[in-house]
Amino acid sequence: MNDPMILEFTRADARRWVREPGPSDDKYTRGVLGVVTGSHDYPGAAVLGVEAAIRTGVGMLRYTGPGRVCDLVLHRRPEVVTVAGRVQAWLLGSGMDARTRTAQQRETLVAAAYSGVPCVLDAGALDLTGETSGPAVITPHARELARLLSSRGVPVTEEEISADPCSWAARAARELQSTVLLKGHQTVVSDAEGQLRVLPRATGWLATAGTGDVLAGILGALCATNAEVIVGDPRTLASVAATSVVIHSRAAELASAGGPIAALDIAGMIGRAVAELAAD
Ligand SMILES: NC(=O)C1=CN([C@@H]2O[C@H](COP(=O)(O)OP(=O)(O)OC[C@H]3O[C@@H](n4cnc5c(N)ncnc54)[C@H](OP(=O)(O)O)[C@@H]3O)[C@@H](O)[C@H]2O)[C@@H](O)CC1
Ligand SMILES: Nc1ncnc2c1ncn2[C@@H]1O[C@H](COP(=O)(O)OP(=O)(O)O)[C@@H](O)[C@H]1O
Repeated sequence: MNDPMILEFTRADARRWVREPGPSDDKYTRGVLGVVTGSHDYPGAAVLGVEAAIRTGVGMLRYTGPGRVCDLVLHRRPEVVTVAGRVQAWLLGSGMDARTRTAQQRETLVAAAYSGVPCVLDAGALDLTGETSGPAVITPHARELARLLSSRGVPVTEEEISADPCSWAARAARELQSTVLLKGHQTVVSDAEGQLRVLPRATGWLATAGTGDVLAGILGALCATNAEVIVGDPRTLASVAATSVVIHSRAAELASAGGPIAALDIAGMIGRAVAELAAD
């Protein structure tokens, strides 16, 4: 495979995507994130993503999901709104399974994906890659990307992707015409033209269940608060995605302090990680 072009991505680049509210802002001008995540099998993923998005900073969050999951989300975060309405970005698919999704769940996901606003496609919504009308970023790990590419006529294994994440992220982005955030011990982001941002390695303690759901929540929030710029220039989505990785890594470092972490603890440190970036 050809060597992909690697662009530098600094903290100063990440700082650009942290939007601090000003005197003329209200909850709607800041950006509303719509979230369709979680299932009876994986309710926790919805709680983690919602918590992370709120900690990253949004004007409001609208959540749609099964009744029990909705109850758990509201129990943790009563500020969440569960009535349908306008949103500036969507976070779709964490804690869902494309193979066991109901037809109605698919319809809800497809309607969101075709709404024209920026979309984050995670886990059980990755099969909608290419079925979006606005800018989209996909957030697979190596196994999910292998599955997705193989289903689109590019046979590849998880092991091959893990051995060369840069080349595969760039190739996937070009083939799928989407921004790709490929998660792993070395996370990389590619824009649809195959230009890469390689992020500094994060703590290995991140290798624990639910940390990807937290990352998706951070990215969803950044998409909602930067929606206008992203829609105006979809290429900026790669920088927004790289920023979510910077915030996620720093929050994990703060939560870990050199020891084990639980995913929800990372979400608890996001506010501090964002404040540090804003102070730069
Ligand atoms: N709290 C929540 O709600 C959480 C919810 N989550 C949600 O879960 C969903 C699925 O995400 P995922 O990444 O697990 O999916 P996927 O790529 O299909 O991997 C399955 C592969 O793993 C393997 N495998 C299983 N056990 C193994 C073992 N002991 N040792 C070794 N291998 C083992 C298994 O292999 P097998 O057992 O079949 O041989 C199969 O190949 C997704 O919606 C996500 O958001 C998660 O974020 C976690 C927290
Ligand atoms: N060995 C590792 N070192 C550093 N970060 C890791 C490592 N393994 C996984 N991660 C990070 O942890 C997160 C795991 O996400 P994911 O695979 O989606 O898990 P889950 O589905 O359980 O949330 C990603 O952000 C990934 O980059």
